[in-house]
Amino acid sequence: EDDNPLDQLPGPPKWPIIGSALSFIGTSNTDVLAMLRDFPEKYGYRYMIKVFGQRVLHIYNVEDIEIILSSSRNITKNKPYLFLEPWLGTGLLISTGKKWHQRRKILTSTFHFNILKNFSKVFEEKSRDLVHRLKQMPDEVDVASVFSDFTLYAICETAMGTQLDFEKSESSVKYKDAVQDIGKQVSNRLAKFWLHSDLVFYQTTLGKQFVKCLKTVHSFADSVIMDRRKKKISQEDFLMMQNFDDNSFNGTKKRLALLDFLIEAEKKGEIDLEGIREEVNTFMFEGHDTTAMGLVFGVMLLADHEEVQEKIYEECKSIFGDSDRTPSWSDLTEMKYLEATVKEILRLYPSVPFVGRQVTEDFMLGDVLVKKDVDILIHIYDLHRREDIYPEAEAFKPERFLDGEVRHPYAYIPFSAGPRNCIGQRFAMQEMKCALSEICRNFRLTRKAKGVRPTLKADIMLRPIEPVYVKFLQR
Ligand code: HEM
Repeated sequence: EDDNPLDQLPGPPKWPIIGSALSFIGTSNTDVLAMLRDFPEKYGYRYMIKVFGQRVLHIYNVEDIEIILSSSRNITKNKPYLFLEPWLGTGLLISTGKKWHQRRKILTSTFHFNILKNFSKVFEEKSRDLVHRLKQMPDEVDVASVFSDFTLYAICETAMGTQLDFEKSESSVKYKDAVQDIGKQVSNRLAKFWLHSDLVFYQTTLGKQFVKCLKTVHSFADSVIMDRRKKKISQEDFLMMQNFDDNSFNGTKKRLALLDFLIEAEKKGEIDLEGIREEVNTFMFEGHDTTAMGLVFGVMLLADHEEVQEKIYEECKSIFGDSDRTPSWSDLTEMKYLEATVKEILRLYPSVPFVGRQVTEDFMLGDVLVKKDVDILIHIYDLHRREDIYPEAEAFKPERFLDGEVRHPYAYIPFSAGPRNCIGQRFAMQEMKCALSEICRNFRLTRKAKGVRPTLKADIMLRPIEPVYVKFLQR
């Protein structure tokens, strides 16, 4: 076996060839999460696990995380992301090297401030509909499905310019179901290592369902893209809409979607049709489940903490007075307490609990040489619960983010950090703030299982094992 300085690091017992595989045999996804949680106590905040020759370096230290995430070199994702490739292609999330750099440049300019303001109109409308829907649900609600719909409608309208909630054609209903199913299928596959091989996976019922959903999702996205390309927005209209502000466009439904910017980029030869497909699918994936899970854990924590709800309610009252208008972009920017609350929700429940990298060139991690081909796993979830960084780490205290308690930029990384951070970070914050402010203005939240924190599982996303139920009582 090759010599590797990482083998000197602590970690679970290793045997020849199989490495530490025995430590994991027969453990479910939830147990693995629990086991990994115990490891730092035994092995410290930097340890190595080797399974069948693959070394995985596990990282929980702020300094180490900074070295890894701030690097512009080691930006290649590790293997689990590949299970998304049949759906997303090598879109922004999965691509690397030159392709990633080019795409990141195009998409960053698309996500600039003015455009986000444009998108925030969509959040307003969808939040109003969400409140309306919740008013018709007097009993405890399984919040996952409500928020999955909400975030899917919002991302579909901003990314593709398509209103899934009003468009009740058979193809759009099938699309919505398929997007939600694919997420579950990938997560299921990840949890069962025998399904990791393509040869096995595509023979199983799960694999066959996956292929069917992929077909639905791709053909829907393709037809939206084709329609939109045919429409041909004139250069003038495009520029005008790009500089959209609340007043000049009042009342019109004409808005630009992410897709329109990609079509513009296509005209300039910066991206091709296949590229547009990849990015539309990538944004549909990254932009919906993540925010939905944030909202699920968010309303659960709010239901447990009436005092936090009251503070949000008071903050809204100071902004809106007696008016029942929905929040504009600048209203949302003013909501400092709510902002701290959303940050605290994502500290305790970061929708993406780990990020992974595959090392493509040797580098020094402090005093240790990390060689090419090692996998790195950064434990966002556990970092966010370190007692030494967050006193009373398990407690839900939005005030942490008002008092400046959190100082180191790499100690709080729900959106990752560095060049490969989340491009939708501001989009997600505004969307969550919009939904939660509307909810707190209209309802008092409570739940039967008050104070009970759910058991979690983690794949690409952090999820509760049992459904979370919350009751929305009208104010
Ligand atoms: C609470 C909500 C969200 C959380 C916690 C979150 C978290 C993250 C994290 C941790 C990454 C880095 C992943 C990695 O290193 O492998 C990431 C990347 C990304 N996110 Fe988000 N995200 C959220 C919402 C969104 C939204 C709403 C969008 C789109 C509108 C989005 C689009 C993306 C994209 C495209 C990437 C890949 C960026 C790149 O590699 O250049 N995310 N996100």
